[in-house]
Amino acid sequence: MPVMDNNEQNFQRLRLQRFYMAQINYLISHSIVAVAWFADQFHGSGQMALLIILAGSCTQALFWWSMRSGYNLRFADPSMTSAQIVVALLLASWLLLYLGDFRGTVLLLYPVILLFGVFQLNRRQFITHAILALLCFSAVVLHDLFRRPENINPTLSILQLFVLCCVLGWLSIFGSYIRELRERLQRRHSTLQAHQETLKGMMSQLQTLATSDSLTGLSNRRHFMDVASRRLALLGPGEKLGLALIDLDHFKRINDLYGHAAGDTVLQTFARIARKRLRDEDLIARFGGEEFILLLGNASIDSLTQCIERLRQAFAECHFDSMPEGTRCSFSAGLTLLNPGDPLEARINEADQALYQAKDNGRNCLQIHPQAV
Ligand SMILES: Nc1nc2c(ncn2[C@@H]2O[C@H](COP(=O)(O)OP(=O)(O)OP(=O)(O)O)[C@@H](O)[C@H]2O)c(=O)[nH]1
Repeated sequence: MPVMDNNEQNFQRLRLQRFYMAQINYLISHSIVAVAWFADQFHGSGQMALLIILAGSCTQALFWWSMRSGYNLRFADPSMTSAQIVVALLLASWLLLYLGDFRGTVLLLYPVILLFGVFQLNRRQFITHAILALLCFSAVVLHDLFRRPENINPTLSILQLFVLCCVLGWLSIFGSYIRELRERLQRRHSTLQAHQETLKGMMSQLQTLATSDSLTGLSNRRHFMDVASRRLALLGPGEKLGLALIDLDHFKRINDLYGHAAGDTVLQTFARIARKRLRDEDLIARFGGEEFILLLGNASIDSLTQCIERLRQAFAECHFDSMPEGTRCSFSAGLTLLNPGDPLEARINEADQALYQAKDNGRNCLQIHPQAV
């Protein structure tokens, strides 16, 4: 069985469904053989009746195997619509050969068989199959005319041929109209899907723009406040979140001495380091200017201190190409903890107070707010 992607598997399922639907046609044909036989309307031998049923069953078994094994995927049209219609037309004509007066009613089989091509065959193919049906029936009539002239009413046969010609002609027009309609719907569906994809892309771009900081790629202040409020509301009894406000030291001086672009690189470098050192459940955001805010999941004051200390050391070791060799950057941080039910804004203010204290203490250090100790 060839490897099929999801799409191909869905198509294969559809093809099989359509094939099973077509089997109803064969059930009808075989019932007709049986009814004609018992009603003494079948002009062949019993073996011939069985042979027709057997031929129908064998060809269908072959189509079924081909679809189940995936062999049909080797063909230009894996639904094998054309082949299935041709086989059905030949079998139906073979059956008609042995039906006398009963034949006119059973002619209905031709349009029913052709109906299966409505979704697959284009106008030219549809007309070709309709012509084949007419030729098959003409062959049946001619066969009777030469072999069993006593059995045939030529006027009736010509009338039957005429009616069949009209019905199949109309079916060809109707069938190709349905196919066109289907193609138009498919095109509209594809366009809609493309629009949907574009919209999805734009939505995700908008989402990124609304929640992140364009310079550093970190979350922005609004997104931080949303997430922190939600995480605080979900905090279970005894659980704590760590909160740290981080401010780069003498950042104005970096801008003034080495330019705004150098300052931007320092901000981006800090963001990269922070992202690398933090766990997925932690959240770091740019709070504004050269200020960052960190939310540490499931934290104690010890784990929060260790985390910020590791970050401080990593940042202190960074080199910047845009600044003279040996120039080092640092930050100061104010730390506190969030307990269930705490007001977020008030705790951020506390972290801010601790940050001021750290700046007062000479910068490049961290300060824990007394409330968290
Ligand atoms: N390059 C760059 N600079 C920024 C950005 N946002 C804010 N700044 C600058 O950051 C500087 C912040 O300076 P201050 O608030 O005086 O703080 P500081 O110089 O870091 O001093 P301390 O915080 O006391 O150590 C200002 O000069 C701002 O213009 C930015 O996106 N890029």
